[in-house]
Parts: sequence; C-alpha cells; structure tokens
Amino acid sequence: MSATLSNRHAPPATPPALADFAAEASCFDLSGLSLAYDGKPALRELTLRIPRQRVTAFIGPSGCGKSTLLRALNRLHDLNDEVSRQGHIALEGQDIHAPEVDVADLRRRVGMVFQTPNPFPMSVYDNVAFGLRLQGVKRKRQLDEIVEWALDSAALWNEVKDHLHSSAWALSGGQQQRLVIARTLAVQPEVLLLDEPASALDPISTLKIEELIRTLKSRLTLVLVTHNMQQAARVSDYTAFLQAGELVEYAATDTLFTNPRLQRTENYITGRMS
Ligand SMILES: Nc1ncnc2c1ncn2[C@@H]1O[C@H](COP(=O)(O)OP(=O)(O)OP(=O)(O)O)[C@@H](O)[C@H]1O
Repeated sequence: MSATLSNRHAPPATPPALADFAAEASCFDLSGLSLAYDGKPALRELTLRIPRQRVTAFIGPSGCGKSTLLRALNRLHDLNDEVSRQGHIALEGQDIHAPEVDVADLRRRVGMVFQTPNPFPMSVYDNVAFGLRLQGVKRKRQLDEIVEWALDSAALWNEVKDHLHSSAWALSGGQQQRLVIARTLAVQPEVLLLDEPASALDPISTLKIEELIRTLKSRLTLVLVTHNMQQAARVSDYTAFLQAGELVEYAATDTLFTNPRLQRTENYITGRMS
C-alpha cells in the first residue's frame, strides 16, 4: 500500500486491502490526506474509507498520528493555526472543508468523546439536555423524553434515573464517560469518534464501554482510537494500523490480527515493535 500512497503525483488508487470493504457503504472517504503541525508531518497521504455503521479502530505506536487523524474527521484542527492540511475528507460524499459546511453542524453530526470523561459542572440531566437546549429545544416533555432515550442508549439510565438532578461530578469515572456518550448521542450524531474512551477506566467500566460500542453500531458509525490491541480486536470490524503518520495496513479486524499482509504489521501486533 505504501508504494501507492507515497507516490505524491499519482491519483489515489484503491489499495489492495480495501477489497475487504467492497460491500460496505462509505461514511467517510479520505483521499491523500496529509497534515502537519508547524510544518512537521503528522499524517502522510492517507487514503481510506470508513464504512457506515461499523466500528473502525485506529491502532499504532505512540505518536503515529491516531488522534490527529481522528480529530481531522470533525475538523477539530481548525482551532489550531499551526496545522496545515492537504487532501480531502468527505462525509457521506460531501467535502467537510467545503465553504458551505457549517462546522458546528459537522460537529453535531460527528460527535467526539475524549480519553478523560469531561461532564460539565451541572446536573446529569442538564449535561444531556445541554446540546438540545443549544439547538432551541425548550419543551420540558420533549427534553425529558430525549434525555431518557440518550441515557438509556448509553446504558446509564437505570443507574441515574433517581439522581437526574444531582451533580454529574458525583458519578464514577465509568458513569461519567457513559454520561458524556449520552450527551453526545442526545443531538443524534451520525458518527461517534472515540479517543481512547476507556483508558482512564477500571476493567468493569471498560467492558461496559466496549459493550456499548458494539450496541451503538446498529445505528451509528464509530471510529475508535486505542492503544489496546485486544480492545480493537474485541470491538472493531475494521482496523487501520498507522506508523509514523503513514497508513501501513487496513483490513477487516480478523484479517489484520490473524493474517496481516505486511511484516511491519505483524511485528507490531505480536509485540516485536512498540
Ligand atoms: N497540538 C500539537 N502540536 C504539535 N504537534 C503535535 C500536536 N498534537 C500532536 N502532535 C504531534 O503529531 C504526531 C502525532 O501525534 P498524535 O497525538 O496524533 O499521535 P497518537 O498516535 O495519537 O499518539 P498517542 O498514542 O501517544 O496518543 C506526534 O509527533 C505528536 O508529537
């Protein structure tokens, strides 16, 4: 794949591993995506397709560009003047950098959950209702219904239904992370980006988040950055292995972990390279 991707002047071709994806509908299509921080390359001509209603994991050594790639998908780098970008990202066929794209609307469609749970300093209910109120939803009954639906979707309703008006900060770390997921789901995103969503959590909370990821893919596209290869193997349908900003191999998760095409991938997944 690298021979194709590293050829700066050739039009992006379909790398062989993408044959696995032939039957999948696209959510994101990236072509020739390069990104640099203050001139220093962090992503190098990535061309990949992220299938709709599947879980796609980005794995690779520390600093290989996983979070940078994830953040590019909802234009979080717009806030950083030092970032330069080349190439294209399309969401459902539309260029996310086109002038007519409203960035706030893009970020509603493409929600993001970070490593450390970040509930707002307000009640459980108000956290989940936050984005809805920003959208102008005022009717209490409608808010109540969506808050319950979102908390239920995030597998948290039963644990918080009697404490909706208590501070979100009183919840455990795992509950806080599911609350943040509920807050994101409340505005009905099409995509959920998850940046190491369980790395700050205990094993039981981690399993709950993994179960939730598997459940949510029936209605959403999920993209997961993880250091934990067992986690990628457990929850994802497709896995992309990055190294030094380059997409090394991208395949169905089972294939990548059991029968990688490239020695570099095998070295990484067998722990011969960290
Ligand atoms: N805001 C920033 N400013 C400057 N350089 C950055 C910034 N964020 C990331 N980088 C650099 O870009 C490269 C990719 O970083 P990134 O965080 O995307 O990697 P990662 O694979 O997610 O790493 P980790 O697994 O350690 O979180 C690294 O060299 C990193 O130092």
